[in-house]
Amino acid sequence: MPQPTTYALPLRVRFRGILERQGMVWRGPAGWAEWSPFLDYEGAELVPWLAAADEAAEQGWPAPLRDRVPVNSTIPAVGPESAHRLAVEAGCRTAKVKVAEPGQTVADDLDRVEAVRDALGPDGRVRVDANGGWSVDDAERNLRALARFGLEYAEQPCAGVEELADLRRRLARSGVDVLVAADESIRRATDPYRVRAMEAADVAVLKVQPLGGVRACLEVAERIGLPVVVSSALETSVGIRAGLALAAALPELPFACGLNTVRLLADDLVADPLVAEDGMLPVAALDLAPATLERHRAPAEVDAAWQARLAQTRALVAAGAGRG
Ligand SMILES: O=C(O)CCC(=O)c1ccccc1C(=O)O
Ligand SMILES: [Mg+2]
Repeated sequence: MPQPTTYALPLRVRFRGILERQGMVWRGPAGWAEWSPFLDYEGAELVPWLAAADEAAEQGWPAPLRDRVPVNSTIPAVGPESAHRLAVEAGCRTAKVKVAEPGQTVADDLDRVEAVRDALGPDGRVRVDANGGWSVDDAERNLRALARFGLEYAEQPCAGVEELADLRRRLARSGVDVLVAADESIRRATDPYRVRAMEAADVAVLKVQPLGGVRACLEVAERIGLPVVVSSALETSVGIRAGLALAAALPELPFACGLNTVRLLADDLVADPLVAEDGMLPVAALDLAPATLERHRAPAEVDAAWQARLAQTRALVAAGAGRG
């Protein structure tokens, strides 16, 4: 296998509590692969992320059914003026707005969502993502208030599957018309199908790296019995390309995909970054220039940590961890 290169790229604004994205990329017979588990993932949790990278490098992906994919803008937990500007600049008809940021209040969320609704106009679609930050009581109250801006769905409003199920029953009972999407309850769960069995969500968010690759996601999509939306794990264009392969291979694609996140990075590894124009990303070959990769090569001590992390994860795979 060619030697993986570690990259380090600053973010434009804090996202998911981080200001710099790190990961590894390498080229295999089938193409470029990205392996970029967040630093709070560890042990056997890293195995599916590696399976996704090996699929990209060694195998490639199933044939695409479409040559472009509709995407949403992703609006971090910034103030309303910045949120408005980011939503306009992205040029997408769908926006996903981060809410429930630690240290902020529901008033911040209302201001941000209102600004994004204002930016998109009444025909735009606005979804929110709380990353599990609300209790069931908070979620019921906050979604009732946010619903007046018209929400496409609320992603992971509460942390647990039971909580999501409870929230869905309460929203239905009190006539709050907001769909619930599950993200962490699928990508960090031992059993992604519990969401369906518990009737905990209306929509399933699928991410290629944490779910173990494009084929693994296609299987989840087929078996989960819910409409799916493809989303990124904040990768460079190398990882985003795998998300596009999934979105392009899905028989049904009812929602814009959360794959326009290269915008959140200050730079990228490819000559022609996968940033949407008119709300669409093309499903096309990547052009990764060695010079651009060189420019974002991580410092030696960061690289050493990632090489060790990769070796540990390969050892886990060899020992049979993370199966099934
Ligand atoms: O779905 C999107 O719009 C973009 C992807 C995104 O929000 C995300 C990116 C990295 C880590 C977590 C998340 C998340 O959906 O919670
Ligand atoms: Mg999410």
